[in-house]
Amino acid sequence: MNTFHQYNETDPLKKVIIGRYQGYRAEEAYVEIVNEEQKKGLPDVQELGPEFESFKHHLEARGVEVLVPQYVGKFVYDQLTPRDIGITIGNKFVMSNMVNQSRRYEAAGIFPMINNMKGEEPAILLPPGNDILLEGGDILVDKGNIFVGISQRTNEAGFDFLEEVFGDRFNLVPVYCRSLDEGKNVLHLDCTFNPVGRQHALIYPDGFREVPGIIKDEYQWIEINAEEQAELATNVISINQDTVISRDHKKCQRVNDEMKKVGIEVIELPFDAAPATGGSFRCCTLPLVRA
Ligand SMILES: NC(=O)NCCC[C@H](N)C(=O)O
Repeated sequence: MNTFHQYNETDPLKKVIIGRYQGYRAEEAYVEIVNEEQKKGLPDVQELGPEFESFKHHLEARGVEVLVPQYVGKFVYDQLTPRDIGITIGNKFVMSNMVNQSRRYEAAGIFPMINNMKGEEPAILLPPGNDILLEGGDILVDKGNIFVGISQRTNEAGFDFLEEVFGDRFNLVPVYCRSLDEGKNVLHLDCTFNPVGRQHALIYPDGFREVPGIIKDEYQWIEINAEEQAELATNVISINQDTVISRDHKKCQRVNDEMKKVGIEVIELPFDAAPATGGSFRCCTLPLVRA
């Protein structure tokens, strides 16, 4: 399990980095408010610990190898959402070029783990130039496609870079997310779209400027409403095609029930603190191996 491997969002999760809560907001002087959710207030470390420990326990109980980033230092106040630091695509790993200054050194916390992995050389790719912006929460690899959210955090240059590197092996699909100016708070693509099960996808169609044809054709939709989207109901993590971990939260209940109706086992865990910073289970994980 030492080779980067990810071809589908719902393939069995074998090795994953999850968020680090220890050291969160250790020094207030370095806190940067980076999204709309955080303007409403930030959670306590006391709330984070039990939720992340329980999450880790449930992943390990299902046979997933779980890694936690090293502590970078007090100037990186938030290491809760490793998803955005990079993305495993096929047998390669793409480092992100992140928008927010306070997130840019998060890579240091996962680098020893990434560097320890094998892959198709060059296995670790760095986007060239500062104009290319991309974050892992905007990128979904599934069924031969790479869906790339053009969002608050990823731009068209980020899409072009991925197309150049992977266009010979994958079908690259740009997905234009509605912006704050258009009245929608879609931080990343995974806040509005996420494949689950064999052929289903959780989707908040109003989060898109236009839903790409392939998302209409290839997936059976479980639609999310605005209130559910605000609680990050799409942002579940698949352990495999039959199992997801989702929030035990009243605004996620209907969506969890819909997934159960189509035969997906839903492990519902209390998880309120990380979502108050803008990220739920998908954001709090960075898969290295799904096989
Ligand atoms: N994929 C995601 O939507 N990640 C959530 C990121 C939350 C983090 N605090 C951020 O705003 O960058």
